[in-house]
Amino acid sequence: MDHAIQALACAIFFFFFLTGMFITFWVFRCRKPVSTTTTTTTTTTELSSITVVDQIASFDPNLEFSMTELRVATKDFSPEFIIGGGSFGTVYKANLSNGVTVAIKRLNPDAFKGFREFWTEMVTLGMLRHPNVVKILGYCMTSSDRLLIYEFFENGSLDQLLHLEQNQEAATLSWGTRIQIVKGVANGLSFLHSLDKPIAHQNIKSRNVFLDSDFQAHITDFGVARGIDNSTSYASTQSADTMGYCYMPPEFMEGLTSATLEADVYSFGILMFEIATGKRPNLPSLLDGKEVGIVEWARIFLAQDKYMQIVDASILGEDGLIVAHVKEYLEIASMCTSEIRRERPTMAKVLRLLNPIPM
Ligand SMILES: Nc1ncnc2c1ncn2[C@@H]1O[C@H](COP(=O)(O)OP(=O)(O)OP(=O)(O)O)[C@@H](O)[C@H]1O
Repeated sequence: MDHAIQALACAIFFFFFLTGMFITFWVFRCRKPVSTTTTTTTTTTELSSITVVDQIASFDPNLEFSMTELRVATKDFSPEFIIGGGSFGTVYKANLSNGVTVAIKRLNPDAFKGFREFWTEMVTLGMLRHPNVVKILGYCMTSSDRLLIYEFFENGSLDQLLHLEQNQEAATLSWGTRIQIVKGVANGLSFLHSLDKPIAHQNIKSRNVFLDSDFQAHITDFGVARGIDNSTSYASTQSADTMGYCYMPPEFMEGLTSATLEADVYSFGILMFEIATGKRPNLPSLLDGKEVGIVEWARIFLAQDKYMQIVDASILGEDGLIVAHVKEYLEIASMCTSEIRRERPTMAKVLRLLNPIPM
């Protein structure tokens, strides 16, 4: 056998092994047959050079759905049900027949990268349950489609709420709500980082934080998440290339590409600055005629004790906005964005530091 055939055989074996392990895990976890209707059709399909057997599964024992139902609920994925799109596909909002509203991510069928994201998201997220981590309800894989089904969040992404388009009516997030969101993300990340095999999310940004009807934060998008080897404190797999540039720690720009928990802490610090200032971290700020990044910009004001000058002008003057709390908040963000990786606090410590700041 030449190398190509051996590689293909390995890929097929690995695929079925993973699928078997995954389904077995869920069957045992739920202690009753998961509503996993694994429909094995006689047709198999070549998808991204790996053979795929049609299947559909629900990770929630109380929620069953079929491909037909998803098609009916979205009028065969009609554009009127589209609520967004990302680099890996299109997102639809669908009301299922049992009254549950879900978000369906339909992955672009042509991208091989999308196939890897699909599995990583499904395998990682399918096993996690935490109030600040998005719940994946199931998946669907057919010859032509790969769908991920999530709980639906009424208030969309944090990015959409923080950075309203010019023609949108301002529905400003109060300082208290911003603190609640920051604590929620910190709680979710701290959970991921403290697992027996810690998970580095690797893509923390405001677009990957969703808000439910109570403005509770839910971390999404685990497509590039990596398990961290406790003995080395980083993942051997490279993944830095997918991280949003402006959320990326300096060590990644200097060549390190392994996933680390400290990189998540840095991205979280940038997110904290973004939430407090309302500034897009990818847009430089002008300071004395010079363009500077969000961290440098904030640090200059911090060094002069001008805390309130950093805060989003739309919430200045709010009753709950107290200088001492703003100072504490910005100091935590500053610690998280330390240039030196080892000096950044753990997410568990961040959570402890955030605790005294009232919502
Ligand atoms: N579970 C959900 N509930 C409500 N809206 C959602 C949900 N999932 C996605 N959306 C909407 O779809 C948009 C696109 O989401 P998606 O996660 O695919 O892309 P993205 O994260 O914005 O981009 P990328 O994947 O390229 O980083 C979101 O901004 C949001 O408006």
